[in-house]
Amino acid sequence: MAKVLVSDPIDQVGIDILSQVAQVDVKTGLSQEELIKIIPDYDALMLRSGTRVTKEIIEAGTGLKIIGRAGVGVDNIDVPSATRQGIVVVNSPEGNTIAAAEHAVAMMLALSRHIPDANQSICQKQWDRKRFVGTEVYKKTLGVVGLGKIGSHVASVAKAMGMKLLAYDPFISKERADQLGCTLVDLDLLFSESDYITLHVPKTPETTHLINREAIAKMKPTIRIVNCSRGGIIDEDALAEAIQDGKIGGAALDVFEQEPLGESKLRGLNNVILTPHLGASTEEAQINVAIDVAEQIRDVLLGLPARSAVNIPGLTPDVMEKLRPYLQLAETLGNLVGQLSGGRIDLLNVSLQGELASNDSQPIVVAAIKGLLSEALRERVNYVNAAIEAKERGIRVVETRDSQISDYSGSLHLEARGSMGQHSVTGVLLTTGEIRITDLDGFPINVPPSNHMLFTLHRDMPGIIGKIGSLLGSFNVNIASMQVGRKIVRGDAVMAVSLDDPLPSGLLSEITKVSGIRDAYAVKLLVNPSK
Ligand SMILES: NC(=O)C1=CN([C@@H]2O[C@H](COP(=O)(O)OP(=O)(O)OC[C@H]3O[C@@H](n4cnc5c(N)ncnc54)[C@H](O)[C@@H]3O)[C@@H](O)[C@H]2O)C=CC1
Ligand SMILES: O=C(O)CCC(=O)C(=O)O
Repeated sequence: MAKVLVSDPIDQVGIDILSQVAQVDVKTGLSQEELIKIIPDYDALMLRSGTRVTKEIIEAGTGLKIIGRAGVGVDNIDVPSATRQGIVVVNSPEGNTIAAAEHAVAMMLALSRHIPDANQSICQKQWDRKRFVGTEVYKKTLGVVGLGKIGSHVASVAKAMGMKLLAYDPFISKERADQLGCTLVDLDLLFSESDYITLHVPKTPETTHLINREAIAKMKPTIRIVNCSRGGIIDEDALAEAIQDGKIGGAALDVFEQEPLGESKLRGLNNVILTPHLGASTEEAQINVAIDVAEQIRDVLLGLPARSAVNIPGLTPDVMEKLRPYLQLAETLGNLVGQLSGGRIDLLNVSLQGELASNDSQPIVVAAIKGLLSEALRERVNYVNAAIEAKERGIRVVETRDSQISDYSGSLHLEARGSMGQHSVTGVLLTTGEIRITDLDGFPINVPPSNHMLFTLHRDMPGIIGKIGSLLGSFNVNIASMQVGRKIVRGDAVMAVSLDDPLPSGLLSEITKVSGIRDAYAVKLLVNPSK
């Protein structure tokens, strides 16, 4: 039975889903060393923001197939290392959107009305109404940085409260901003015009310290800044300094450069509200993300695709479902051309022809690479790491599309160059979904792939087929089907033989000794490759 490690507290509903297919161990608060020690036993790891999944942990996790982040941000996971190791990383892109957006709005209102300080004062038996005169958000300008899922919801709520909305997001269209009632502006204008700024961006090199001394210098002295996105987007030293010097009105932070927050100048400052990364901490969000991620882990452990994999670009379940037969075609042909061309392949041409050319080519190319490398890497290559593995092995992948070519409605043509020379194969899908190999090195054939195959390049002359048949028979190898393809009579030809049994060692060299045989290749194909 598969084993799943849950290293942060997640809702029981997630554990119940995982338990349908795996032994689930919940071990929270583990140190890096402890995790490294136990991770080799597990097939899957599920976490929230409390676990940092480093390169060392990933490298120790030799059995890991999937890492599930019960939340949005995957910045606590070394995704490139996971990708290199072929581990799918999934998240829950929408499960906590509302929770995080509502927390940001709550922070903005709490800042405006001094709610935490007023609460503290009354708990200390004071009744101070003058000290806590607030400001209304109505008709004030809110600058939303990052108009994605959370930023959009904050914008909608703020709109309903009568706020004017500015937004900065270089990847959002004007139409989308218009729909939300936001005016798209550049950052400088957003900084100088806003009464409130709320941050909803991922942490990237561009967003790190987006709010720094220079940015603060452009803002109104009454500005209130809310950060419920990621620590490090605000330069905390610059912020603390600005608050102390009265250069800004206040700040509310849910996320920090270091978590848990250690020594910090921000603690205890007036007009500063700090919460311990609570954005996603609602009952509803925790149920949503636990279900979302546990279902994906369950599916991947069952060999099904994940719906929100962050490191399989382009392979959403919809695409996967639509392209599945073509992915199998690409994988089979990749596997075949890889074996014909030998090791040390340095070039793979992938050509999508006819109707196939109108499809998204990326998943098909990835499937072809996976097939090509599976001879060398076996189960270590998958849709996650195939492209990286090819790059690291110096395989140049060239992709072309031509909707004009193809005798069939759509065909896939692969050509590879390796230590055994350059070879090409073409294949099609029949309306029944079956695969046919329709061309080998330019010779027309029409054979279904099978687990054990023999291909020869030979002179088209009488008796040669009989000799190959006898040789196979003398080694007790049964022929399932045989096809010959040639361009001209008595010129060169290819033979494709499907065998019921693997070719015994030594037989291939006997075949190459037959007069008229130029080359012979024994090929093993996974007829129904998956994953
Ligand atoms: N405090 C908490 O507990 C939670 C925090 N988060 C964090 O909130 C942030 C936003 O999450 P979502 O809205 O779900 O993500 P999203 O991906 O839907 O939106 C992010 C937006 O930021 C924009 N963006 C990217 N780079 C930018 C840049 N340089 N300048 C301006 N905009 C840029 C993108 O175009 C996108 O529209 C993430 O960092 C996420 O990790 C999410 C959930 C809970
Ligand atoms: O797991 C959590 O509570 C943190 C949520 C979060 O930051 C995210 O989803 O990006």
